[in-house]
Amino acid sequence: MRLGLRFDLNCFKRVTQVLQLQLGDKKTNNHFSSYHYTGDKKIMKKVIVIGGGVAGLTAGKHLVDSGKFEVKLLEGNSRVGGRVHTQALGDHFIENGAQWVHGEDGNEIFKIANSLKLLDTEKNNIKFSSDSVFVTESGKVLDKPVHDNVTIILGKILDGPEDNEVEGSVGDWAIKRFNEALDSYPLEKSLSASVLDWIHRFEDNIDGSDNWFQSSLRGQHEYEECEGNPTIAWEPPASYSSLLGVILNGTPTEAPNFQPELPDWIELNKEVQNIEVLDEEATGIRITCSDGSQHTCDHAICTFSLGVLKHFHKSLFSPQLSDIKQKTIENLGIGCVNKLHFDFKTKWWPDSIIGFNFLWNDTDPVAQYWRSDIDDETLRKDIDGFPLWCRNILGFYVVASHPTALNSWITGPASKLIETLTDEEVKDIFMKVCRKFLPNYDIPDPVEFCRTSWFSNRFTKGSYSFRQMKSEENNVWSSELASPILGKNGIPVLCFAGEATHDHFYSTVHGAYESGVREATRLIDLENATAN
Ligand SMILES: Cc1cc2nc3c(=O)[nH]c(=O)nc-3n(C[C@H](O)[C@H](O)[C@H](O)COP(=O)(O)OP(=O)(O)OC[C@H]3O[C@@H](n4cnc5c(N)ncnc54)[C@H](O)[C@@H]3O)c2cc1C
Repeated sequence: MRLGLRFDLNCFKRVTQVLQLQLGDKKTNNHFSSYHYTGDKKIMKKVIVIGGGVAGLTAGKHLVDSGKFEVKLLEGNSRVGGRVHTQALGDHFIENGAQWVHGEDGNEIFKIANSLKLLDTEKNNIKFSSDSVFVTESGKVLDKPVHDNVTIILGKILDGPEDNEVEGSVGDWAIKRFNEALDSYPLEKSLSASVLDWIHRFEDNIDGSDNWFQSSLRGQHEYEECEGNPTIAWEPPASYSSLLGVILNGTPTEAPNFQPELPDWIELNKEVQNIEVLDEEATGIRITCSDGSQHTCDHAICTFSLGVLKHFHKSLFSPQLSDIKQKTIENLGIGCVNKLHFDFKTKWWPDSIIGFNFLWNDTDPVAQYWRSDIDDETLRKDIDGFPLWCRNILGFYVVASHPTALNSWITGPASKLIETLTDEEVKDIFMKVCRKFLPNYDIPDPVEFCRTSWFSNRFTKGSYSFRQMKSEENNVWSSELASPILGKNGIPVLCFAGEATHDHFYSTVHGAYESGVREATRLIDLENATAN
């Protein structure tokens, strides 16, 4: 609540500043009347939104609905949705990207989806981590008292630090908290190393970091949880992609394409290569796409992922972004969380199981798979018949939307490495690991397999953003990424939205949504002010 208020006030403050600048300019410069005039005809200002993920679709739709702008959205891919990507698998579907609605109070996505009864709020109260069983390399399931101790310890880490503890990395703090918790909830020594290793992997999946020493505790503390169930699934046939249609035309998107009907202001396969902020002689923006087409506008809203910005910002923007913006892009973090889905002819796991968490033996000293500087050769090194990178596999989990599928998660350098392997290689090794941990089940080969490659995907170059220790050391945060580039006249010409620009809901769909609203509102308010 309190943070929500702060967000609104900041927005208001920014708009006021812009208005002051603009009114000052207005006395001397005629460029900034709210409309161009051709005789009696009022011509609306043009806004181009770049990227058709949740942030871009939301911004575009708000601008169109305001009736004040001529809007175009350029999406590089052949589909909209970005990191919201539902896909058919056999007779059902799976989510390649966003899966859950995280929380209820203050979550705009919950509000929208719940009002249309698209969510499974009744039965899916799964706690992804603690309701799954923990299994060791020898196939032993942890006994209930031990399991309970593990989940209590895990809960203490997931609760996060107190306000006065937020210094250093997530890893340093979590290890300290883990060791303190062991005093009251003891675990046998070798098991405790395996459990700590699993919690490390789990935390990296939540954060999207390579390892938890990379992740800033202060940055993580600034992330705000919405009260309520943190892992709400969509109720089939609704899926995360239903949201795309709801945003664009109020109607949930459906199978089999999971793509909404697109209005004519959205163009697909328009990969933006360069965004040029024109000088004062010709105020505005010129955008060049890879097909050679050029598009000019008065304002643009960029919704590139942080990964795309990291890889391409030098060639994307002319002139180059300011030093502070570049420093922010380079020092905020985005990792590589990949999901793999295995569809079996029939379900071979009991109804009571919602997932298997894999606990590797000898995690110390061999388990260095998470080191950011580890090379591929080391990651491929054989340890007891398995490449080292396997140790980064979190486990196998049931999929709410698919009765015969399991998914698996992997992050960090291992996750990037497997993107370079063939589907067959990856599937075989994951299945071999699964059979090793679950020797008591007769596990058939999957009939279908699919997996994500969020890092090699040139439209994402990563999964979701996090706050690195480097962000903290350089004191660069999302507010810097979110700040618009002003034209010579002080008007915002190039705006930035997307999950990574949100100061407390970063890495989420609701954060992306709010950032789209924020940037559309910035331009609408500006237009209203200049029109009056
Ligand atoms: C594996 C995974 C699991 C996740 N789980 C959850 C979850 O459970 N709950 C949750 O809330 N969030 C989750 N997220 C995060 C969530 O999906 C994102 O935060 C959100 O979808 C980001 O939306 P966005 O609009 O900011 O960015 P994007 O979705 O990345 O949109 C950017 C758009 O820009 C386009 N683009 C990129 N480059 C160009 C170019 N040069 N020219 C034109 N267009 C371009 C892209 O194709 C894309 O459509 C998950 C993400 C991943 C990857």
